[in-house]
Amino acid sequence: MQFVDIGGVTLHFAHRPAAGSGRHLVFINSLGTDFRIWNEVADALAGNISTLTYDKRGHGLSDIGSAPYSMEDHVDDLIGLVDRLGIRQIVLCGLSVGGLVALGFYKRRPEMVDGILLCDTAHKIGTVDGWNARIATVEKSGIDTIADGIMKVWFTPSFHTERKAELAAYRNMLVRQAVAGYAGTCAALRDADYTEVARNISVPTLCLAGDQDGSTPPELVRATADLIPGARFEIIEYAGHIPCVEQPAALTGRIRKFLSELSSGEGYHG
Ligand SMILES: O=C(O)CC1=CCC(=O)O1
Repeated sequence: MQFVDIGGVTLHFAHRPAAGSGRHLVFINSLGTDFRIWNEVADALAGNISTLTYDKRGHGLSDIGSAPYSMEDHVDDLIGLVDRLGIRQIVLCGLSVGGLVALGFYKRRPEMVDGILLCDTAHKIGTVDGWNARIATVEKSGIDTIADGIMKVWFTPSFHTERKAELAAYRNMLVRQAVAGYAGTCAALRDADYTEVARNISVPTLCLAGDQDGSTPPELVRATADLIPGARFEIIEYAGHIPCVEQPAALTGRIRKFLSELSSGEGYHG
């Protein structure tokens, strides 16, 4: 277990350096999850590619800090973490709210970013009213009251029928997040709009969407890709909002291809 204090907030992370790979693939979680969602993907890449996973503040074993948050609070944490670890060259892989953190990181430290994978995310997610309603519900009644609805957007109907034990475990992961951290991140989502950042990205970017994502559906992810100069958009089949859990092999394959195109200088940037 690895922990670090960044500006008074303890962050839980897993740094897996690979010999000869100075470039790091940095995974950034979605709302209501901890970094175990990346385990299968990071395990599959281990040995060849240096990876970093971490729990956003208010999630997993990381501190809650002072909630509610802005998206820049999450960006500050990630900047502090990579600086502390001495990581200089990065490919960002952000899932959902993690995609917004990736865009915020790129805005602040573009010289460190070689490429961006945006997974089931968008330049702007949801509406002010929607996030305020969710904050009010979880603060009044707890995360459990919305958990079954959230599971429907996280995972496909076949995951619900065929992988019941995993479904129960990921529901547990969601409901065991701290309400303050969860609601605090909903506030960050409510207030974040990275449209201009997306328009000004100048590194290869691949946007991926689960074909059955009920939260950031393929049309929204495609609209984000359309904003980013030269970005590519691809669908991951048989996946909801969290392809790293539901289709880890398919996602790993896309990541490997993206990284090898980056290394060979092909990239996607037009
Ligand atoms: O849990 C959800 O509602 C899906 C989601 C939206 C932003 C995020 O990170 O996850």
